[in-house]
Amino acid sequence: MKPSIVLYKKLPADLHQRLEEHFSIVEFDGINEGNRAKVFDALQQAEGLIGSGGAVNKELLDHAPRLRGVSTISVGYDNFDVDELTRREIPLMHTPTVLTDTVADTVMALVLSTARRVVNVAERVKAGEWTSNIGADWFGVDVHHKTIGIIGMGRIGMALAQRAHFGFDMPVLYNARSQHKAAEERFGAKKCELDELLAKSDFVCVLLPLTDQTFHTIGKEQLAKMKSSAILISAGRGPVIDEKALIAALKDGTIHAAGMDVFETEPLPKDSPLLCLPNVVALPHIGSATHETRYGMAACAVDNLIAALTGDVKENCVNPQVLNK
Ligand SMILES: NC(=O)C1=CN([C@@H]2O[C@H](COP(=O)(O)OP(=O)(O)OC[C@H]3O[C@@H](n4cnc5c(N)ncnc54)[C@H](OP(=O)(O)O)[C@@H]3O)[C@@H](O)[C@H]2O)C=CC1
Ligand SMILES: O=CC(=O)O
Repeated sequence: MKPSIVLYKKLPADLHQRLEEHFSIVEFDGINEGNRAKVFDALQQAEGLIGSGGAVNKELLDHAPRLRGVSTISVGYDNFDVDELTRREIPLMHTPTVLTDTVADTVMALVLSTARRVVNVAERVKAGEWTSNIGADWFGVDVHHKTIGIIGMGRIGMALAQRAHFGFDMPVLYNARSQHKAAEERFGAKKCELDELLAKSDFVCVLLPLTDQTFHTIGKEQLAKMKSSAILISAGRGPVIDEKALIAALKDGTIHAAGMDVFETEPLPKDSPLLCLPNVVALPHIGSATHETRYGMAACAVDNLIAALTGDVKENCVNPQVLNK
């Protein structure tokens, strides 16, 4: 008999079939209040779990006594209780690398669209405001040659530095826990303390994972250290930025603008003050959302689950200490 798995995200047909060759699938459209009881019921028999979004916590794991492998269709895994998975010796698999370039492209799009006011200006054209030669009230600011500060010089930070350095001739500053020699050698990046990066950067790009240590890394105090002409880009996880403090800073001119792909609450509530600010570009968490990359992530996650349940994990494991036990 094939092992049973719970799939909680729709997959392309060929990837679904690939999973079916190995496993008996019980499928759900996400895990939510409406289907939680049914998911918990299916988890009683499940040896594998694959999908994205929603909390995979102790309560859920308590309903999954036979679970041997979990695969998320994402690189971020802040919604998983990794300690609990590790305690149960269950490998958690994720999808790094396959999405790196696409997310870096999205960050660069936010840099350009905030600096050149692409969204704001395009809306004015659609509203019929382009009636004569444009004046300074349509102008933006340059991106090329400006200093970019990257907070979180991991895979995506490196890909962003590459674009900024080679594409736009931008000096690169970065902050991370460790030194990234490759970034220094290839992109002339300079490691600095957070305060120095905030004070010197024209674009501050936050690409940190969400952890207990990174929660509200950017708050009132940090925003006050930025240049009043600076633009903040948030594309790691929403709660890394104190959104209330950011809204105040955008309103009172502490900083110039913000480009955001991630928010403290997602989907962004309709009454969020961010939606009324002309100096904000807000995207619906589309960092990796291209057809090619979303397919690549799903394929990677399927391969990851097969590897975890057949004991053949070579890469992409968040808690490798549980392997070969
Ligand atoms: N908007 C979107 O759609 C997407 C968002 N993401 C988010 O981006 C995050 C980063 O992805 P990726 O680049 O692949 O991850 P990496 O693990 O490669 O990079 C993370 C970086 O953050 C740094 N970091 C972690 N904790 C701290 C800390 N406490 N203080 C300072 N620096 C810290 C790491 O530092 P060090 O190098 O020193 O370890 C590393 O440089 C993901 O975790 C996810 O949350 C990812 C994909 C899409
Ligand atoms: O936010 C997306 C991810 O892959 O993490």
